[in-house]
Amino acid sequence: MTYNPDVHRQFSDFFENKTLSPFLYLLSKRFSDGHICLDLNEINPKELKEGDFKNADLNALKNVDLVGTEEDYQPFILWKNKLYMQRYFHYETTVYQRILELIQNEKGKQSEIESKLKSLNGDIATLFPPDTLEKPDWQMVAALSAVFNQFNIITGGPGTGKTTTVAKILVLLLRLDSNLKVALAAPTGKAAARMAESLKETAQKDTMNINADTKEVFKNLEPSTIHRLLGARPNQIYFKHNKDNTIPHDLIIVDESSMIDVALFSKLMDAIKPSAKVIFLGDKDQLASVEAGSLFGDLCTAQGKLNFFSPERAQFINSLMPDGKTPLSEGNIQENNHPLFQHIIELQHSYRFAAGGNIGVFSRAIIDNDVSSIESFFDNHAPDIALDFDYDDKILTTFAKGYHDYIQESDTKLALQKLNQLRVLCATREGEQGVYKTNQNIERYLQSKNLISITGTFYEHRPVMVTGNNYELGLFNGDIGIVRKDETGKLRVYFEDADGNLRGIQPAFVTASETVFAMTIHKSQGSEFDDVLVRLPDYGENAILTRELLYTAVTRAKKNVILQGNKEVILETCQRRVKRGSGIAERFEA
Ligand SMILES: Nc1ncnc2c1ncn2[C@@H]1O[C@H](COP(=O)(O)OP(=O)(O)OP(=O)(O)O)[C@@H](O)[C@H]1O
Repeated sequence: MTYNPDVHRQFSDFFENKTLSPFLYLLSKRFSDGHICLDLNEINPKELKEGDFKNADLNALKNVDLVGTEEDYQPFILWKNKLYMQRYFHYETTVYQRILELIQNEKGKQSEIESKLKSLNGDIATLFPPDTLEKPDWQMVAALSAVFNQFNIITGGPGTGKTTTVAKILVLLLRLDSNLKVALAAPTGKAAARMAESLKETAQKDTMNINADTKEVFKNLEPSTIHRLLGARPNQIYFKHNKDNTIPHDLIIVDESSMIDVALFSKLMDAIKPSAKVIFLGDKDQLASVEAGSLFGDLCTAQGKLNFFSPERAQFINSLMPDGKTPLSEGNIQENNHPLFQHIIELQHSYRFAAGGNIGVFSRAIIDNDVSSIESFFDNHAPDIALDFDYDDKILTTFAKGYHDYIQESDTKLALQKLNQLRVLCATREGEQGVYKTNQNIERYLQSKNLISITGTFYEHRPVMVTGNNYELGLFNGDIGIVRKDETGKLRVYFEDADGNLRGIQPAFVTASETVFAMTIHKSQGSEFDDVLVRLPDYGENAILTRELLYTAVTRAKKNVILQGNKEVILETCQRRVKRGSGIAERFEA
């Protein structure tokens, strides 16, 4: 067989089956774009007319020995006109079945839960005081739903109060069971630590009005990555916790769920005990995981419009709604048999951006591809959103002045905090506006100011991002450190661990890492900065440029965004959507 440098061709050729080959080629391509399966209904015939692929025959596919149906254990599974690799079909099946099992376990407990919630009337009134919102307080609705449901999704844009809602859910659940065993997890250690920190801060607020015992529970909450919660072990591919040895916690709260790929989603769902409650938090509009799958987003859209309730549930929620809040109305009522009905709540009001903030308005315009709203930012200079269509070098150097602060900060812990207040986010790695070039330009600028001296790969003050997991060193993909001298003058890369302690590691051990004045938008998922400079390439027609990508970049900023990109590229980016093949929504339709 002749060697073909195209990995997708290598994969398809490996099975030496002429009927299967064209479809495996496409499956491999889709998979590397994050799809779980190849949707045979969505094949563009042009895709198949390459080289030897002229004779692809869709009808013959089901007769190939290597292709089985959902009952079989063949390398490939054909299900509802979707072609899967066996393992990925199994992951998707597990996610579906475990969600369904949790939802089925809820049956028959409604009136018992209603009585419990009625007994918490006073707490509910304190936690959800009257407001001036014109819509129902979806935070309150999400909290009550989480008392009813074992499976929950709470989705919302930045600052819509996902963490605040979870804090209030915890208060209610702890009132009902003070021994509740709670786990906090996220795909990255940073995101998990941020959620725990934010929950602890929320618990301190007087408006929460919680007693000393509950405060103590909040204080002792320990964040962990999903991998650690599952019991990842060095050099082993299987987790300690699985269907036969479930995670012991009664309540599992998972943040940044849009970043969870299908394999991890399935392993997590498999390891949740049948009596436990799980709450997935995230933003359905954000970029999906780097690996295959966009399950969180797919689940959020599986039943159509969100925030609808049965007449009985709506009436019950309204009965607990304190005066001065907008009740659920006719417009929120529906009869629906979809298994996910009433299990997914979308928080719609951004508290962070409400007060005249443009980041919220701009990011909404991007995700809705609202061209006139996007264009209104082209003409008006909003204080917190600046657009540069000409890729002015001065904008990059002015932004890079923000990096002076961390370099001049002698306290390494404070320096790390200052470094993480700003970031350049690039859509691509390569090219004039890509990560590599941007990092080089910033280094050149800082060197010209004598703030850094590039003496080698690990020069003093170099900001470093880890790009792979190293369990022995306790370093994980996405961890950020700074190169500094230790007391003996030797260079070390300093990281802050989960307990806030600094650790200096010899540069030679931090092999999988890169400079991080600029990072890709993909890598920035789960992080937030005060100020962000977003750089789109100056040419369009790039499949990576999607509205989800730009939305994710813009919503990383808490205070200010500068966007560099020409008008055509910005508009074209907002037109393109991320589309990932998966069958999860169809499974729930059965
Ligand atoms: N009901 C509310 N009333 C007043 N302020 C609120 C309310 N809910 C949230 N906030 C405030 O809005 C801000 C964002 O809330 P929170 O951190 O809970 O949102 P989030 O959705 O978790 O944000 P992130 O985008 O960081 O995930 C916080 O300052 C919080 O105190």
